[in-house]
Parts: sequence; structure tokens; C-alpha cells
Amino acid sequence: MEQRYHNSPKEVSQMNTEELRANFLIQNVMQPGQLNLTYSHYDRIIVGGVVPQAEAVALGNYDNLKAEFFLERRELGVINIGGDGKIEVDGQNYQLSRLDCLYVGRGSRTVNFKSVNADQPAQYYLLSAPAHADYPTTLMKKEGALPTTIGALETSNERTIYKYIHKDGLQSCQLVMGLTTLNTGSVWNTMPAHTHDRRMEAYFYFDVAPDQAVVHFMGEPQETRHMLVHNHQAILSPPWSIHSGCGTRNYSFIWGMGGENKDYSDMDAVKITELR
Ligand SMILES: O=C[C@H](O)[C@@H](O)CC(=O)C(=O)O
Ligand SMILES: [Zn+2]
Repeated sequence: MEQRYHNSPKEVSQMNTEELRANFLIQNVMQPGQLNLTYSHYDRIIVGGVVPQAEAVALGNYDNLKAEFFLERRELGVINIGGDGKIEVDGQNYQLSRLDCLYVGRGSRTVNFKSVNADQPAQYYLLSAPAHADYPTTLMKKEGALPTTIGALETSNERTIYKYIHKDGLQSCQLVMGLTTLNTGSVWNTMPAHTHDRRMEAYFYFDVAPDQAVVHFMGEPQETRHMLVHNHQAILSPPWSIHSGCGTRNYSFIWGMGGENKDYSDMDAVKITELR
């Protein structure tokens, strides 16, 4: 499993494009038939994906976890962005259609990812965080995520937010997870931008058309940097960083956080006129 370490705001302000990408961009998240995980030292979040083919793919164990099994001291959130799938947790099967979410509690010993049809495989995005208690493994269908529409076409940021794992949704120790879909004609996510120094965040962009891109903004509000992001790529956002993007057309992304609290609305807003 690849490891990504911390970078200070000062260090990041001096990075060139390649250094920014090496530290904060995760490419090739969805790889056929295998788990692809990255361990970030920001709140010890593990970010990754798995695309099972005809055979199930198991959540393996990794040396750097020094654990008996992956979820011995961790919890896991999964959102399917592909075809119909099934996830088996300790012998119990959960059906995940596109945009359904499964929370897998600490202590779960075996997790097997499956596609119902290998020609239209499930594509699972994964986020795992250290956990101090067992919460029950629970499925939430897309419809249960209480979609809310925010933004406006005038500001090119009309979008629908689905919240799955958070204070008032699926219960977890520290994971918060959901997704955002931009309406046609809207291209800006998370603008006005915010930070939440109490939680890191990871963004995973999907439904980005093959010939399009999202310009993702990060950095301290008065010291921003950008990266060009394509479909199925993820970005690590340090707790002190903004995380916002502008697409060359509309797109979707999964967001997820780990840290001090599970209050989605705990954000320190930055006025657009104050960004630099
Ligand atoms: O802390 C919350 C996250 O940054 C996202 O949920 C924001 C987002 O999806 C959006 O504004 O489009
Ligand atoms: Zn945020």
C-alpha cells in the first residue's frame, strides 16, 4: 500500500506541479480485479478503489497496519459508482447498486467485493479510518441519503449533495462520507470554499467525461494552488487546505473526511473575495 506523508503549508507553497501531484493526487484508483489503496498520514485515512471482475476481491491485510486483519482497529465506508455489486461481510451479503453506500464496522474480519455482472463491473470507492468502537455494518441506498440541492445556475454551482455517513446518517467513529453531483451547466464545487482544520478530506472525481477535466484548487485560502484532475482520480486535502474544483463541464465527486468530529456543517467559510 502506498504511503503519503504530511506536508506543511509552507512546504506546499513551494511545490511545483509535479510535486503537488506526487503528494496530493491519487491516480488509477479503479483498477480491474485488484484493490488499490493509499495510506495518508492526514488523520490516517486510507483511500482506494476496487473493481471486481468475475472473481470476488477480498479486503486483504497489509504489513504497515500491524493488525491481525484490516478492520481490527478500523472502519470502512464504500460507495459503488459502477454496475450492480455485492459485498460480503463476515458471511452476510449486501447489494449495492450504483451510488449505494455500505458502512463496515470495526471488527469485521472478512470483506469480499463482488460484481453481479463482470461485463458491467461494480466500481467501489473505499475510505477507511481508525476506529475506537464497533458500529453496525449498515447499507444505505442512494434514496436514503436525503439529497439536497444547493448553489445556483447564475453562479455555475447548482449541485445535489448526498450525505451517507455523518452525524445524522449512518453512524461511525470518525468517518464522514457522501457525494455531490453537479447539474448540467454548473461546474464549480465547494465555491465559496471552506476549510475545516479539525478534519482532513479526500475528493474522488467521477463521471468526468473522458475528454474533460476538473481544475482542483487546494492550499491555504490566501496561497492557493491547482491541479488538473481527470476521471477516477482522487485528491488528498490537508485539514488546513481548501478543496474546490471547476470543471470544463459538469461531473460528480465522492467526498469523505476523518478527524475530530462528524458534523458536516462544521466548516470555516472563506469569502470568494478573500481567496488568493
Ligand atoms: O466538507 C464538505 C465537503 O467539502 C463537500 O461536501 C462539499 C461539497 O460537496 C460541495 O460543496 O459541493
Ligand atoms: Zn470540506
